[in-house]
Amino acid sequence: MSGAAARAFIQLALRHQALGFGSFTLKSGRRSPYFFNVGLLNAGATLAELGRLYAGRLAAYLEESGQLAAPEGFMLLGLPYKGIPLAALACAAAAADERLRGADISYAYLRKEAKEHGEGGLLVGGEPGGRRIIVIDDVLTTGKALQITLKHLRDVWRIKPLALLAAFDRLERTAPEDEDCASRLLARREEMDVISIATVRDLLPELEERQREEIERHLAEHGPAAV
Ligand SMILES: O=P(O)(O)OC[C@H]1O[C@H](OP(=O)(O)OP(=O)(O)O)[C@H](O)[C@@H]1O
Ligand SMILES: O=C(O)c1cc(=O)[nH]c(=O)[nH]1
Repeated sequence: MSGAAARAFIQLALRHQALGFGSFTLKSGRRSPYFFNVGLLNAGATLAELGRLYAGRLAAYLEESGQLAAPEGFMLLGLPYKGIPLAALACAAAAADERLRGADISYAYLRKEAKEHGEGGLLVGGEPGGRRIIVIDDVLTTGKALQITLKHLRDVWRIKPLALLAAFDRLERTAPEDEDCASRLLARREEMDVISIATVRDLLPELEERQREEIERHLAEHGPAAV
């Protein structure tokens, strides 16, 4: 991603205290001296900026990988829960992005439990129908949520997504014995692209010394060998 977009995302998150510092327990049970809370990016103009950042990252990725004109189109699949509004936001912003003008992009999500009335079933939004699937989420830590989604997609649709696009990659390992962070390891193991708007590497230069040192200590324990 361009350094400018990563910086814009970090500035947006810092401005709205969506990057908080203290002591937090993560989904994995891991303790962390910082936390990205995308729910604090909730005002209309802030969401519009976040949507543009997702769409810009998507456009850069599709351009670099030569897929902008893929005739089968794309589906942005929101990962429950926070990924769901983000996928809709990114999809709407993609419609206004110059580079994505010719691309056919829809959004969807899968319910955690099948609905028994009305339209019924698990899917809300467009049918995958051969589209290239890009999973959308807010943050990647150990990659467990992504792994569960990959299994679910194999079971429900017998498909593998093209990519995961998260706003923020914390560059942490899934397990202590892993040789690399979850995003790079999963990309290799699952043969998919795992990309983000920004990583913890983009955050570090923006911090005061004490916060930076605490995160560096956290990364020395949970991150890859070199950040
Ligand atoms: O890479 P991981 O270690 O799996 O952690 C990252 C996941 O954790 C959070 O989900 P969570 O289920 O906590 O929240 P949500 O249901 O509010 O999205 C976050 O939204 C990611 O999906
Ligand atoms: O790993 C997590 O659970 C996690 C980390 C983070 O920074 N933000 C979040 O919402 N979840």
